Amino acid sequence: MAILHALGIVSCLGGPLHLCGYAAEMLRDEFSRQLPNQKRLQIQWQLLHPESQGLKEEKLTQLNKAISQFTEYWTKENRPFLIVGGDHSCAMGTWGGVLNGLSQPGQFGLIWLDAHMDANTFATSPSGNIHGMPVAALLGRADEKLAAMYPSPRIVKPENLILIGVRNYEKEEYELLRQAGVEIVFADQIHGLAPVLIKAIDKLSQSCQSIGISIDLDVVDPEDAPGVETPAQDGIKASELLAALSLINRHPKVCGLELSEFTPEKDINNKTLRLMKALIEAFYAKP
Ligand SMILES: NC(=[NH2+])NCCC[C@H](N)C(=O)O
Repeated sequence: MAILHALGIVSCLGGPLHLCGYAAEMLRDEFSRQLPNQKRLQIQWQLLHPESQGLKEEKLTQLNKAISQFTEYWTKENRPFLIVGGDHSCAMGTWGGVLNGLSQPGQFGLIWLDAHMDANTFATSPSGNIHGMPVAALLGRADEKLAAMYPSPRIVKPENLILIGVRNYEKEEYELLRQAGVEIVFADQIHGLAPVLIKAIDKLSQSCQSIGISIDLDVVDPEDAPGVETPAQDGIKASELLAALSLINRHPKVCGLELSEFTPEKDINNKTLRLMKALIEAFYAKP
């Protein structure tokens, strides 16, 4: 079994709640409870903690930089990776680092599965929560305060970004994405996630060397994934997301998978925790 490199981000600095930082540790324990004959993946875990001192913005700046150093290294070494947030602001570090590590950063594609657009800036955000902003930073459309938290001079080209599953957003962030020309597949346009995901991969594969997948667990309906910070009704069924990820199992162009926003205090009977584990296996374990 090949080793999967995983990085857990022990932080909820970008979101409104306080426990989403425990996701990676809980997931690691969940995997370690498996009997040897049930093991389908060998995962090497590393955990990143934010600094204990300083302002939230400073801590997030340093944290994103540290995350980016891991993903830059894995990208250069061509090693598939798994990032487990924390809140979704970690995406600035994850994909900023991948861009830093690529010889052709213009040929990087990103698939963003999320109920939200996460394309606010400090100027437009209704909440001020930084987990609602990483897409703006990744597109190079951040304001000064947000840009300072983004660890790369490189950006994702708008034509190489696809948002899937969106159903809750502010008009300002929609305007930002519309002006940039980013493709958005809204939740109510999805009749079967697998074909949508495969179409996205096929489209990006034409112009991209490498593709990342970032999953905010709130893309899934709260019925199946209640343990998230900002749930949104009418989401995708967990079974559909699992089936779609199994279909693109270890796709050669996919460099890494990111899962974010797991919030144990809201989980019900470990539903969301188990779903996270199953999603990782669906994509990374041998079928
Ligand atoms: N990663 C997330 N859960 N983002 C939710 C963002 C919600 C809202 N649009 C905001 O900016 O505050």
